[in-house]
Amino acid sequence: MPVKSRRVQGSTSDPLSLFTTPSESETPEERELRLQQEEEAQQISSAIDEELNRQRKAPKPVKILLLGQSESGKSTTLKNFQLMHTPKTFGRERASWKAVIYLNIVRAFHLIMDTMDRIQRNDYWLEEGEVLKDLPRLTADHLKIKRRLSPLLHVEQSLSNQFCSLKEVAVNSTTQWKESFGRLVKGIQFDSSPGYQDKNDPDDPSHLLHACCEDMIWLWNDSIVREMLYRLKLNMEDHARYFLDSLERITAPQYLPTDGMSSPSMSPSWHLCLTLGPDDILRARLKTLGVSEHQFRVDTGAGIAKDWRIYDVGGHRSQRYALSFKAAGSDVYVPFLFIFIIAAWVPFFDDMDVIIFLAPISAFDQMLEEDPKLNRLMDSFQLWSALVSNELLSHTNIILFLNKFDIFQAKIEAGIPLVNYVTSYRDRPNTVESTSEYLQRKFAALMKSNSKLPRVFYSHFTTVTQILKDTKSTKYVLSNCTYPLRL
Ligand SMILES: Nc1nc2c(ncn2[C@@H]2O[C@H](COP(=O)(O)OP(=O)(O)OP(=O)(O)O)[C@@H](O)[C@H]2O)c(=O)[nH]1
Ligand SMILES: [Mg+2]
Repeated sequence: MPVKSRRVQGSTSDPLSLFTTPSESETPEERELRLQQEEEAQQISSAIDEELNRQRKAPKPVKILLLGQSESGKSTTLKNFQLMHTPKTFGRERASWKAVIYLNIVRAFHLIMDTMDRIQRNDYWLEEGEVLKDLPRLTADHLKIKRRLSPLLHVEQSLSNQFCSLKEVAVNSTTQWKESFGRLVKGIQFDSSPGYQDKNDPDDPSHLLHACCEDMIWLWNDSIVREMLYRLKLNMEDHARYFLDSLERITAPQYLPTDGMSSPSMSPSWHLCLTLGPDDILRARLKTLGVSEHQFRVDTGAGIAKDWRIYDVGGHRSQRYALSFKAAGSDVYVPFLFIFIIAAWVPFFDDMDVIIFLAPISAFDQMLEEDPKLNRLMDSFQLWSALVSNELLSHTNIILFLNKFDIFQAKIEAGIPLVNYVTSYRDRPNTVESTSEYLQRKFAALMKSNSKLPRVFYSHFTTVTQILKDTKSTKYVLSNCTYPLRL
């Protein structure tokens, strides 16, 4: 017989009491169940309160933003952070970079083959309209090999199609592209086992690259082709030169991209990956679309870990415009004056702790892809000036990376005169030391003259593709890039 519980009269003005007051006919079992449920609900509620309190008290994450023109090395810097702070995940995803590297290679050959076509048709003109004279002549062997390599263009198409419909291969997510390429290149797996080829799948581009290896090596090392590229100022440094110099290794059937940390002891078939060897992943080029956020838990010493959020932004002009539209809340094309573009970036990033601005100083003799009339170094000067002059960022720490120092050094040592591109350099000596210091001073002067408030100039010469070999400088800077916060 049910024991009647005493009904507690709820206030009619409190609608909640209608639901919380037990019914008069509640049985002891129902009562026990109710009390149990109430206790569980109470526990959940306390846990939520505790978590909210913990979050309120938890130290705020350190936010770091990477900025700079396209190909300045932002995503490569990010890869370095991943290598330092999440090496296991980075290692596991090595295989997925294989397709990107293949794409870098086939695109480089596409460029070489297009250039051969134009030489053959005699239609190569310099920017100023001057006809190039005495260009090297291609032989029947060149043409035969070029014909044999033409299937590479189809591979490029299918690799690009896997990504997106854009002509430019780009990413706006850290994982989606890896999965989409995984469907095409069978060697892509999300574990660290060595790459493999699916012998039964004729569409796997690994087969074609392997089959074309000898012809590719021949063409890339041919003196006439090299002269042609040199005369036409096609800087292969920016077109996968690193991979073209390692074609035999990269087109081998068991190839798996190296991350510079690979150890041969991990697997007997890792003989293709050298210990602290080539850093294929750091060299793989993938243009960034939009903005991506990456989280790291960083050990700051003495057992104290901090959360870092790193933001990687696409530096291509179209990406700078895209962000400025967003900032303006408009989808109508507005031809923002270049100098205001950075102002449009700012509302997204005014709460950053540190901004790392990358200026690829090696590009002093190159033009911007998006605007062939604008020198790339001048573009960096303009972006830098706009950044440091922005009032919303006047209290943000900005660190300047004078990046691609390895290429800069090679160019200066090869005798390319800085004064031809930076006329204010005048008759100073064209040595690596003098030219690099001059550029550093130039950036410092731009900061001084453009900043609304006095600010400290932090700057470093970096080669972000070589941090594993370059233990002293770039690696140290990246490990300590929050140092302005501690000063
Ligand atoms: N030799 C050399 N190559 C570098 C260096 N830094 C970056 N690179 C290479 O330059 C290319 C472009 O680097 P990314 O990091 O993709 O450039 P990004 O600034 O992210 O470019 P966007 O995504 O277009 O904005 C890649 O192939 C890198 O391997 C460097 O210090 N030295
Ligand atoms: Mg990028």
